[in-house]
Amino acid sequence: MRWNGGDADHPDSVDSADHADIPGSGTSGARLALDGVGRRYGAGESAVTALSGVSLRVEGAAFIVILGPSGCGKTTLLNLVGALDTPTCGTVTLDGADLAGASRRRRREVRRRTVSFVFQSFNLFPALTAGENVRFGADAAGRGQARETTERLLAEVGLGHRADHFPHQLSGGEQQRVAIARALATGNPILLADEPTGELDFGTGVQILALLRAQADAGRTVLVVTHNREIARVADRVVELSSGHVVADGPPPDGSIPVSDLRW
Ligand SMILES: Nc1ncnc2c1ncn2[C@@H]1O[C@H](COP(=O)(O)OP(=O)(O)OP(=O)(O)O)[C@@H](O)[C@H]1O
Repeated sequence: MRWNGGDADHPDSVDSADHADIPGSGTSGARLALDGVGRRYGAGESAVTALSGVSLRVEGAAFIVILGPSGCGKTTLLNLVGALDTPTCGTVTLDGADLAGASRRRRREVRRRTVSFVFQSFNLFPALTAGENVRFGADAAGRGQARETTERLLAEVGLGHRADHFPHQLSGGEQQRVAIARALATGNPILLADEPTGELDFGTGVQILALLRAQADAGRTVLVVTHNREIARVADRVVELSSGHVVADGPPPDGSIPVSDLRW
């Protein structure tokens, strides 16, 4: 699902023809493939193997939870999918584009057109208002129609009336809703969220999950990292990691429930 089209008047406006080979241009959801992926940090005796032999496929829109205990490699996996990092071995492809062997410039372009990020600690720009934070997402991706997109998305996350407020004037849950709106403003088909409810109380966390779930239902590929097994129950698919290996991949092992039935 595309959130906005081109805008010839926008200075960063991108002609889609220039980006025909960039993943995410004109797709609904994403086609992602990891084959035999490993990631080691450091060398010699102090080397750490964060991921080993990870293979998985994602086709189109879905709400996918990457589940596992602290240190099992969840963030490392998200960084590889998000073209922030490259594997030590194996291949990562996004809509057919090889990320493992890509130059930094190529990965930057893939990030710009394909993925957006939501973090545990919100990571809003403190000196920018909620509206400016959201607009930053639209501008960074060069999607055009930034003002309209910002207004629409802030309203969609229930914060249309707080556009001029700074992050320190918002609650944690409100800040995370702004962060999600900023991610959506990119118009990119993949949304990557690293422990997005980690700093929120239960009720607020449920609101955020409902918002993320709705993005998958609207056609995005949403990957949420968590150590919380209950959260995994609202996913379409759960990829469980243990010590850098995929140990399960399928429907929620403890059974599926709607977001409204969550308890943790
Ligand atoms: N830059 C790095 N240098 C060395 N080791 C690293 C680096 N980044 C991560 N690691 C190690 O790789 C392993 C996996 O880390 P990762 O952050 O991916 O796990 P995680 O499952 O996301 O953990 P958490 O839930 O605590 O955030 C851990 O043992 C970690 O210490």
